[in-house]
This record gives sequence, structure tokens and C-alpha cells, in this order.
Amino acid sequence: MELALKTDIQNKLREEINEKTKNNNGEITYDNLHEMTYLNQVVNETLRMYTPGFANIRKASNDYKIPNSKHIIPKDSIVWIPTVGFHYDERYWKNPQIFDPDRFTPEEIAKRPAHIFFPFGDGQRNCIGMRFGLLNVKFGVATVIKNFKLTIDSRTIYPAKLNPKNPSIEMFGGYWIKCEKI
Ligand code: HEM
Repeated sequence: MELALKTDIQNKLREEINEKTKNNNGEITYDNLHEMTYLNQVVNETLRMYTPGFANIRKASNDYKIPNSKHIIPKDSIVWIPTVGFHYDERYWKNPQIFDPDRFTPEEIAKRPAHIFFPFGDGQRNCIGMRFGLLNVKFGVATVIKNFKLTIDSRTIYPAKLNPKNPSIEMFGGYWIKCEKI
């Protein structure tokens, strides 16, 4: 949806895909997918704005005093860590409602604390399927963008209105995109 709305980002991404696949008869491979740094930025920005898992949940195995505060999390408490809240925190993301893959250049990443962005969770129980998931998403996005020009259909509600009753991500009205074969 964001790529259909922002043709400059879509075109830049297509240029990268074409450039990185040109020595391979235009074929997308495991290796050239990993060379697509802008694709990586686009996918990360999508996972920031449209995080599939809205919170990480942990149980305190011991009493834990939060550093630099008076607060103690008692043993056995269930703690909800609001991933989406972190991903939209204005202290770390300027204009967080705006889709901007340039937030994920190495320079911009270096300006933020490391654990502000965690779409796959964090620590010992983070997502075991992260690499496989990312590979699938990148292959899907690269295949679509390489072969189709996307534009938005007027039936799509933007900015997206999300269903608060769905623990994952669901846009009211769905998202409608026109795909024109290149
Ligand atoms: C874009 C795709 C995906 C996203 C955003 C995602 C996100 C997450 C998140 C947020 C967690 C909780 C981590 C935590 O509590 O720290 C998780 C756990 C998990 N995910 Fe994924 N996931 C994705 C794809 C996959 C795939 C493709 C698989 C399997 C092939 C998978 C398997 C798992 C498993 C087994 C866990 C539980 C790990 C544990 O408790 O040790 N995920 N995922």
C-alpha cells in the first residue's frame, strides 16, 4: 500500500532490483536479495509501521528493580512490552506516521538505541523464523515490484484505520491496489 502511494520509493526500489538482478538474466536469487540494501530498508520500515505482533509478553522469573526508578516488577508478573508504542515513539522517530525507508540507513540506525525496533521480539525467545520470514517477504516484494507498477485504488482508506480488536494487523476496508504489468 505504501509503495503504491509513494511512487518515488517504488521506483527507487525497482531500480535497485533491476540493477542487482541484471547479471542473472533478471532472476531474483538468495544471493542478490541480500545485496538489495534499499529493499531491506523498505521491509524494515514496513515492519516498524505495520508491526504484525503488537506486543511482546514476558513473565518475571524474579523480582526485578527497574534501573534508575523506584519501581519493582514482582516475581511472576506478566509484562506486556508494547512493540508498536516503541515503533511510533517520537523521541526516536521523527514524524512516525510517515513511511520513510531512509530511517534504516546505517547512519540513521546508528543514531538510535539498538532496542527501539524489535518486530521479531528480542532476547533468547525472539522469533526463530526471522530469517526465513524476511527471505519470504523480500522475495515476494521484489517479485511484485519487478513485474508490476502499483497504484492505489480509491477504495483504500489512508491513513490506514486498524481494527483495534484484532491482535495482529487488519486494515478496515482492506487495501486495494492496482497492478499494471511492466
Ligand atoms: C515477518 C514475519 C514474522 C514476524 C514479524 C514474526 C514475529 C515474531 C515475534 C514478535 C515473536 C515473539 C518474540 C518474542 O517474544 O521476543 C515471534 C516468535 C516466534 N516466531 Fe515469528 N515472526 C515471523 C515469522 C515467523 C516464521 C516464518 C516462523 C516459522 C517458520 C516463525 C516462528 C516463530 C516461533 C516458533 C516463535 C516462538 C519462539 C520462542 O518462543 O522461542 N515466525 N515471531
